[in-house]
Amino acid sequence: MATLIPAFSACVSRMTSGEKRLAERLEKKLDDDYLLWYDVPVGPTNAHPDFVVLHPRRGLLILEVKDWKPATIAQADKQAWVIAPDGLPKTVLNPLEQARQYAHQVVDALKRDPQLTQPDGPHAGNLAFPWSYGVVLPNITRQQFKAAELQHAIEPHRVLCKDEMLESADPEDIQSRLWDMFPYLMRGVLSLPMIDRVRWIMFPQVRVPAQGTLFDDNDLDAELPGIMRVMDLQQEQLARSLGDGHRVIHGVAGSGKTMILGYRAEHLARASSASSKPILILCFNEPLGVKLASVMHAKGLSDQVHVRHFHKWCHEQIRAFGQTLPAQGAHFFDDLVEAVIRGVERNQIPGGQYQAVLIDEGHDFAPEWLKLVVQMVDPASNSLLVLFDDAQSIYEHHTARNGSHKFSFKSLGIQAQGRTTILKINYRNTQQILQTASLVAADLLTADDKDEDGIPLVKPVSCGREGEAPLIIRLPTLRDEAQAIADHLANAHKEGHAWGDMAVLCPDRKTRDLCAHVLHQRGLPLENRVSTGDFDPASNKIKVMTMKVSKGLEFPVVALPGVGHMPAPGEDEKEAARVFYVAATRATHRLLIGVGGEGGFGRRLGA
Ligand SMILES: Nc1ncnc2c1ncn2[C@@H]1O[C@H](COP(=O)(O)OP(=O)(O)OP(=O)(O)O)[C@@H](O)[C@H]1O
Repeated sequence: MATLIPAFSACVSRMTSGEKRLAERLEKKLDDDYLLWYDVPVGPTNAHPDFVVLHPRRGLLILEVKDWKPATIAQADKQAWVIAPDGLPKTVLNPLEQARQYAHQVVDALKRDPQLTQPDGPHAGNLAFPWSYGVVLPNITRQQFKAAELQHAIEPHRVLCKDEMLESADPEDIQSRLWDMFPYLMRGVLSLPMIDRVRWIMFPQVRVPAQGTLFDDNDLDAELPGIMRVMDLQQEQLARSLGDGHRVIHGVAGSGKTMILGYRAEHLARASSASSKPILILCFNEPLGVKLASVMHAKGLSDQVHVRHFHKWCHEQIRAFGQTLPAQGAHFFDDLVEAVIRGVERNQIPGGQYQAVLIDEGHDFAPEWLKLVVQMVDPASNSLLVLFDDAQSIYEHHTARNGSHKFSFKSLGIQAQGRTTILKINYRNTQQILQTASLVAADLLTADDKDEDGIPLVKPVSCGREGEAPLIIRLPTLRDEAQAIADHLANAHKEGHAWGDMAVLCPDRKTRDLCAHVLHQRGLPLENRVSTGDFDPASNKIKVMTMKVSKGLEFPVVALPGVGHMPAPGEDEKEAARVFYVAATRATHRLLIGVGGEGGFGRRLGA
């Protein structure tokens, strides 16, 4: 069975009946190593061929599908066809010519990559693998094709006819029909890295952005990068299949959840009209909210996409709809949320305010928050996306305490059943960093209990990227640790890391302030994130913050002081392990861990 992108269920509603039949046949009758894309924008000009078929040994094929019946075609030559689908004749481009033009656009773009072309010989500069194009006529049999003398307009071997794509067709016959569309002499095999490069060039939307942005700019003249990072096929299929309705994505740390959320928000925003309701991205953590907002701003989408951390959003709702703000005090935030919930119940705050709501870090949302937010989705689109990773749930209000969240999505109005996808591959961390993070968090990650919605706790699978082993330091005092971290970061800067690429993530405020103080004394540029508004993702300064608020962020160089004091006396060990896991998995390249002290985590880390 081939992989169809988007998933059949996500695109069937916009297919013609002929396209639908072809998609079903190709998906079923082609082998597992075939990739099929239906109607996705392709190449530098965003062309929209009906189908793209890719196979490692067979190559690349672009197909145009025309649902015309024999009687629809009034006249046909190599360039133009006169068709009368509803009685009124009109002239259109020969569908084979249309497919040929799409194919040439794609091939011209692919040929710019020396890793995809023949290096020498008589075909130097040509693509190093076969490519072709063809036409599918799901309502015209081969006999009708001949009777209408269409072979004068389209070479017969470039067409798949109605009677050649029946449900009863032999898979080999369909496959050989497709490969007959290729010129005889084309050879060459696509390796997996080459397939990634083909996808990077053909589908700009699936490029994995450089750090700090959600997506690369589409600069057509820019040099092609040596390494082309693209979404994996599961991520791409998921991203492209998100449609109306509720979706839950359950993914391990660093599995691309936020990236997919960015894709979705951008896709929705670009498809919006001036009169559309806005799109809301919610997260719990304030610095992540700031970062996501800056990304949407950089894309020019701030007007359509509102990014808020949950309590800020609540605050705005209270103000916007003339509700009374609760009194400041220890329960302010709980009271604030309560006030919004009551406002909605009394219809003083309207539901359905957004065409879509996308929730990052859903695991940090209390059940009643989720219930509230679900009501903010416009019923007309019913578009809700919730991203979830239970291993990272670290905030008090969450009901999860023993490895799984205890509420069911259903009870909150979230239709997750059959609409949940699990992402297991961690792309953010090197194998060494992930392994170290797991040394402490292993217990909570191996829990395999499923909850009511059938979602298991998932153990991350490393993407296999190698790096330095984390550096574990044991020094007598926290101040010594902070000094050593300052040395290490100063060295990392000398080696070329920008200050803004570094973070010091601390178990508590005291350690945070101590580290900020020591870095300051050493004259290193830093930003101590004490409270809301202090985090500026764009500033070129070392980010000093607590481990908890680092959730969702990532940095090439991360130092974790005070791990030797974790868990703190009286602190729940599992809870602390989750916090450590979140912090350690923020590092993309280098991790430094201070384990001086008597806490249990130092021992687990082998110090
Ligand atoms: N297919 C991929 N290939 C290469 N890098 C990837 C891929 N998918 C994601 N990444 C990178 O992995 C990192 C983590 O992605 P992202 O922040 O979206 O993960 P997440 O699931 O939201 O993580 P967390 O829950 O830990 O915050 C990012 O730097 C992203 O660019």
